[in-house]
Amino acid sequence: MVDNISLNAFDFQFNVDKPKVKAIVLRRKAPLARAATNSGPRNPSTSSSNKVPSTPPVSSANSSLSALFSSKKDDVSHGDLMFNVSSSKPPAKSPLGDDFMLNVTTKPVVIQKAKPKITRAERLGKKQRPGKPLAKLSDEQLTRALKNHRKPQNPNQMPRAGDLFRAQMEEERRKKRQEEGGEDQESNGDEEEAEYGSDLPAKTRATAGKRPEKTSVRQAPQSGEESGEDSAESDKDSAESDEESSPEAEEPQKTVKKPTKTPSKAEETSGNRFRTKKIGLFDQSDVEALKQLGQRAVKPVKETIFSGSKISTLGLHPHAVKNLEDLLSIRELTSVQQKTIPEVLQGKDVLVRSQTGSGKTLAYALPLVELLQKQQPRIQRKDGVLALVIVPTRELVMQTYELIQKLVKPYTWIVPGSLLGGESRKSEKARLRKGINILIGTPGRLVDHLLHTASFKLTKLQFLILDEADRLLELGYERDVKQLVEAIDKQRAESEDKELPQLQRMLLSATLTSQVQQLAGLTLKNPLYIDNSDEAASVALKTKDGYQKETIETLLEVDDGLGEYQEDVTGVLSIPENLQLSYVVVPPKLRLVALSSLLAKEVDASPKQFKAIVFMSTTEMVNFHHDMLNEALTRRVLDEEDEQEEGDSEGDGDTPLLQGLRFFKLHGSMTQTERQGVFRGFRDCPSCVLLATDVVGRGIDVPDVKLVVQYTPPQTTADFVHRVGRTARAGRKGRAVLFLAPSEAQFVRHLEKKRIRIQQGDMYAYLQTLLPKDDEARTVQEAASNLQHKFQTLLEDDRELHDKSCKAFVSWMKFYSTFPKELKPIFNVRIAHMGHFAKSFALKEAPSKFAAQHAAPKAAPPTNRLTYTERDPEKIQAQKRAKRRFTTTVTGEVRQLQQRDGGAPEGDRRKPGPPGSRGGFMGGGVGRVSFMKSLGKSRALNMSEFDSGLPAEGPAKRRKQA
Ligand SMILES: Nc1ncnc2c1ncn2[C@@H]1O[C@H](COP(=O)(O)OP(=O)(O)OP(=O)(O)O)[C@@H](O)[C@H]1O
Repeated sequence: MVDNISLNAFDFQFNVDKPKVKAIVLRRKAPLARAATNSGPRNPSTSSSNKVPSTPPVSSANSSLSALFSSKKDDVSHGDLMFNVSSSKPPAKSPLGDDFMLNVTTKPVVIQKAKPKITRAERLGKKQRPGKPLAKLSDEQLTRALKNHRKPQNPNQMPRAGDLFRAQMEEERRKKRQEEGGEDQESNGDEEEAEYGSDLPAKTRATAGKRPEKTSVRQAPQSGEESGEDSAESDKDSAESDEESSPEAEEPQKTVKKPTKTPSKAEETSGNRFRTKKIGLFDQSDVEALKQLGQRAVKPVKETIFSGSKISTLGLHPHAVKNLEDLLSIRELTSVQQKTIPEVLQGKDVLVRSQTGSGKTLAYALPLVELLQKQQPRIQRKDGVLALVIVPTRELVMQTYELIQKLVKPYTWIVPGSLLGGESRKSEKARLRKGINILIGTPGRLVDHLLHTASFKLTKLQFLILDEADRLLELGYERDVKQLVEAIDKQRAESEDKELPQLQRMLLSATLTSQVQQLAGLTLKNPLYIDNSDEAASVALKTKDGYQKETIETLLEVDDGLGEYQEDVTGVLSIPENLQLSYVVVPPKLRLVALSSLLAKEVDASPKQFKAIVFMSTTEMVNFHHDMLNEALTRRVLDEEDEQEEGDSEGDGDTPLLQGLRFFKLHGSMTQTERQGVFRGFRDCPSCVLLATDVVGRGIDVPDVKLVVQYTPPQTTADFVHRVGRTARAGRKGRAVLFLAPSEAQFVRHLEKKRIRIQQGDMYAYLQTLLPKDDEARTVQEAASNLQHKFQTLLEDDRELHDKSCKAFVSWMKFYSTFPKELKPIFNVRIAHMGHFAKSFALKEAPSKFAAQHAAPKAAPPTNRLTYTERDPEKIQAQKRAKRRFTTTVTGEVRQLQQRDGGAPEGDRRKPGPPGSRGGFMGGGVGRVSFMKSLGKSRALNMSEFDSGLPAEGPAKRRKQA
């Protein structure tokens, strides 16, 4: 505002701290003649021409002021003018009416602020949580890190005898060439390439890095030396430096403008093709890592799938045979069915091992239904549970229930039922009360009803089936299974009915572990072991009645020469013949890009029908990758200009790499309704990818799955076999790819020792898919970098996604530190370059920057039941005393898990370090070991898998008599 106006002197003082004068307009409404005599204050533009413009001019504040000072003082009496200095008010009228009217327009002083950066999330109208800006390393820190960092030596990468021999041969050949007088450089190069190329996959050798026809090129960034960098450093030199231009960075552009020299073969293969390591994702050590590991002679265990016998040969009821034909289109028996069904029909306990997808479910379900439908008098609903099928996951409950529903279709008096969640305990109780004859459930839920539902009686049980038996004996399930078995035995022993039918038990799995002995001892009486492999050795051990219990023990104790791996005795492992197994060695930094390009390659090959499962180790990983891949690969990215013209700019933005592909996610922390929806959605969609934990690792049967990707390695060989077995089922074809970091490549040898034959795949073959889809890249490496850059930018812009990524990374680190002893030398957290792995989560910061913040141990899963023995009045007293020592009502097992999880009971959890606390191996300070310790330990699988899924029903609550 005008601060001080002295009208006598016509002095104006504008306080420049407050408003700024935007314009001073002097209007004169008096006739021309008068204006001329008065020669009143004039705008400079008017004074120069001596004319009053018809439209009052607007001049700049400064020039108007000077005009005003000079003119007003001389000519105008102080009563003549009235000033309007408001920026908003309309011009005031002079009391003289026709004389002068001075209108000073002002505008408020705006402190010039930098335009706030609009994040992508904001642009897209998403909510974004406020958060701390990402910390960046100072130059000094970077230099120090670079200087101090020593890459730990990986014992797995120590040169092997073969490598040394090859190197020696090369050296000798080179000397010989020199002695012979030297050939020209070109031929030398070619020869070297042949040598070197023999170590690389064929497709890798064929990779031509350049795309000469391109003229518009993204500048390749300058990276500096990569080896020994830490993650922050590696980030600096990678994608984000695309945007910074430096003299060096311009160099690649120059080379493009020139007619591009076609690289010689030698250049392509002998390391020069990796010159683009400047991009930041590729370095020389990768070349070494990607060398062919070679394949050892492995004779896989063979297994015949189909027997060639008709279903009708089994002597089943004709309705059953017709029903199978009509509903399942099944006419021929698989070998395992042919071997198992007659034995079960004779009432024997069986223990069945047969490869994945070989039809084990029908092998027990068909005779079970047959025996039940035959019973006279007919069984009734009120007879209660006559057959109990225990499976490890809720998806498997759903699947098995659907199959059994089909099988009992001709026999309307047999009632199947499942306990799988998604409904209240009350309605489940009501269904149990009404009567279920064949009941399918997970151990947790069944035990819950055993303890809380009086009408759930197992006295009349005739069949007990444990599908995925080895899994059911693992930590988390074993205790519940034992409780169920205990309860069955107890109820039967206490029953007044002394003519109870014998209880027949069946255990099935594609993998048998040494633990199965205990399980067999626990639940089976003189079991018949049916092994479906064609192994001569196994055949020799079989009697005409199959294997007996002693034989099983002998089989399991067979020394297969695994030496140090003896602990992981998995017995016979067989992989379906039509399943093509491969592994691909991917440097940690490239994992996410490699996964994306693999999926892109597969979708390109069959865009309409592509179904895949990608296994990851933790729920957090699944959550993060689901969001990231969806966002980055399936949605069109709009930049600001696109958005402005969004309405009519169809197709202007980047075309997503996997446009139209649907990603599903499935893990144990989702609600039952979500899980059911996803499982059905995945089964029904023609083209989609399921990102999942091991919750779908076993038993799940989705026949048209073409590809299984193990993005994180399995922790046991059995898990490997089950995961890959989600494809190539019942004689169909399928493929499975295992991702391994260079330091993990020895896992292949471990698999070979288990007689699993696996071929090496070529990462470059995947990455090549990116090039034609990236208009800005000239080389595969640039295309890969651009994609990585896209991931990182998305993460930078979206705080929520960034948090998810940090959590996912931390959960992965925990998972990585919990490999069993025999695999620890291969999956060694001390060797793994955490900074590089962080990059595969699109993170640019060093792990020490964020890990502690996200490392708080998870709360223990809610427990909602007492143990079966806790119902015993004598034990209740003892338990009560024991419970006083604990704040929660957790059972011993869960307590134990808790301690594994967080190292201390609930109230005494180790606090996470301060947000900015520095981990040692990346950021100085504490060492890698203590950093890892600070993360605590956790199981890779989510504990909710073992939970019944029901809300807690307090131990004090007495069950009602139903
Ligand atoms: N006799 C048969 N002829 C043709 N297909 C069959 C036959 N028996 C079962 N199948 C089909 O084979 C597929 C796999 O069956 P199932 O799920 O029982 O295998 P599994 O051995 O239990 O596998 P996993 O070990 O993975 O649980 C199913 O789609 C099933 O319908």
